Amino acid sequence: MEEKIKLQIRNMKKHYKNGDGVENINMDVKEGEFLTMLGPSGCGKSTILRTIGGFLDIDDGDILIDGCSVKDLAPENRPTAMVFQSYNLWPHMTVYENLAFGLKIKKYSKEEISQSVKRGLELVNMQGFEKKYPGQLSGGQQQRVAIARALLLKPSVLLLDEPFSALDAKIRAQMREELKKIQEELKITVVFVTHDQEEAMALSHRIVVMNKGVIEQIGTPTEIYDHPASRFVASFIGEMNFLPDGGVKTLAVRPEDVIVTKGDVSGEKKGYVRTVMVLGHYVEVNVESDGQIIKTYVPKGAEEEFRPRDLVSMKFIKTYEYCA
Ligand SMILES: Nc1ncnc2c1ncn2[C@@H]1O[C@H](COP(=O)(O)OP(=O)(O)OP(=O)(O)O)[C@@H](O)[C@H]1O
Repeated sequence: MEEKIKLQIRNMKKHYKNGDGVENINMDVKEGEFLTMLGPSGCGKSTILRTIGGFLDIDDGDILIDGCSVKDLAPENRPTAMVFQSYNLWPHMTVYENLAFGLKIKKYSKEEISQSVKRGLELVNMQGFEKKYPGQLSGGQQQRVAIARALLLKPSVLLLDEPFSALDAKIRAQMREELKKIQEELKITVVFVTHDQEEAMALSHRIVVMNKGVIEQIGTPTEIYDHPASRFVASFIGEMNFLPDGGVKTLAVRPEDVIVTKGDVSGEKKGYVRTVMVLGHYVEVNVESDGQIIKTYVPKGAEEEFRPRDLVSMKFIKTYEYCA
């Protein structure tokens, strides 16, 4: 299948007056792709999203949608719609009015507006809430309406800035699933921002990992997990043990890539069991070796086999190397 590029960011730079910001930003987002920008607080994710939406001017480079530069267009003239972290519904308008507002501006007929609002509310499972005011809705419901409102504008690219971060864990997981379903159904291009790696892994076709204003790696969740391109990505995504060798290199190994055997197996790294914790379907065994704790995961049942202070041997089945 021919893959069309929907959004391109080329050598983009945006610095605030204090010198903070992002630079060397290059990325392509394919049509129908769910792309997530992931990174710790302050790494520049929201800055990039705002430059795409037109809420921030860029210092250098270009932003193209469907091959056309949008960098000089005002937000309302860009084919994008943005949903923010905090619910940005108009409090004095009902749900219906909130959804209808943008369509009225676009000069839709009354009948078209009514049909669109109905469809929008169906998409986010909020039928029957037309007459409510935002203040009468829960956080999750308000965010559903905000997503519906953005979708009704039929944006070429939907921009979502940590839309679920104010919600509790259970609602958050539910909203994630709903968003994924909507994205697949509408095949809409989405750029999503989060600092939550689990959320990024669950939702995305590809993830852009950011650190301190630059992109560290772009790849599918599997690529990023299996082949972290830098020490930062290796430490930020999943669990990783770093074992400095005293030189310029650091060896790294994921807990699930360590095979732990009781006793002294020749040629393997030795250590002593410090703690054994049953974590549902697997067991975390922390082993002290050369003054360092190595976290390992072993299958359930192993808690019977390993006791604190036991001598064990460790075989690393997959390792990574980074600069120290
Ligand atoms: N209006 C501003 N003026 C000056 N500096 C800013 C401004 N907005 C953001 N910054 C700084 O730019 C950097 C990137 O901020 P940005 O909000 O893009 O990060 P983020 O990754 O989205 O973080 P968070 O997850 O906390 O929102 C940070 O160091 C931040 O302090």
